[in-house]
Amino acid sequence: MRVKFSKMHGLGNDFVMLDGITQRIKLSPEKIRRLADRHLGVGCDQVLLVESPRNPDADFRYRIFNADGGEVENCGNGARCFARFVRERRLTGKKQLLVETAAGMLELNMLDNDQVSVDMGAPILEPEQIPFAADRRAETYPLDVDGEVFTIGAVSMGNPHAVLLVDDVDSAPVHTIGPKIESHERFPQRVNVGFLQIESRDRARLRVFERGVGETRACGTGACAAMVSARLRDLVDDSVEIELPGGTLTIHWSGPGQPVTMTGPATTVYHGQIIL
Ligand SMILES: N[C@H](CCC[C@H](N)C(=O)O)C(=O)O
Repeated sequence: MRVKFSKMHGLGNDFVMLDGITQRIKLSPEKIRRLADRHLGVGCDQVLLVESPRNPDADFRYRIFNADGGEVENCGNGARCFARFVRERRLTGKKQLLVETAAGMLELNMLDNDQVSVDMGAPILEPEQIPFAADRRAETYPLDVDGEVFTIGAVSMGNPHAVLLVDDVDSAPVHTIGPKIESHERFPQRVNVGFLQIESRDRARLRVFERGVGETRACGTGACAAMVSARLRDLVDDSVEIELPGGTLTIHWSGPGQPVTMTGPATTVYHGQIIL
């Protein structure tokens, strides 16, 4: 089956975007893995499939698949790319979109400066909803990783995140500790692992070892989760510039029960066709 796609990225976190509205697309984990393969397919961190909404109040629905073929609940950089994608494919002329995802409804705003602002919903902090095995909710938790105990924050943005504070992201153990925490038994759905260096009350640096992918150049939900965890520990204020390897996101959160807003760019690289 020949399928049109757009290759896009949000600060280097890259996507294959599929229009499942004007095309009949049937995906499988194996097809996702091949699409995401940087030698056998197009190559990307995630695949996003745009569909007609089920909820009559929504403009669209989209589904997110990690490079390992697994479907996930939310993708912040993908949300911004989605907003650009549906306008470029003339599926809508609207600048404000309500989109249905597995994590719930997201509100997206195309800004005049070409950036996209996304209401990512309120963070989920109850351990059993993250899901994370803990006997009570706390700002931080001890986590034993092969005998070494780390202090983590645990936050869901619809998808699960563990957040570790480090003195220097450049020397953080992203590729050694990241995979061990990603598949840690206390995270039954696995977890995205953020390594956060606080620079001031409104600036921080972050690297993320993503569930189902590995380290990415940026992670939108990871930036939201890291800011929330730092705010809960009173290390930052309500608005923070999060600098990731691929660039900077602006995250705003005014406290528990309130939505997290993420603002940043979305870039189209090329359009193509692939035999699926
Ligand atoms: N790897 C994530 C999904 C993609 C999130 C990330 N690319 C973002 O921008 O939020 C997960 O398994 O939950």
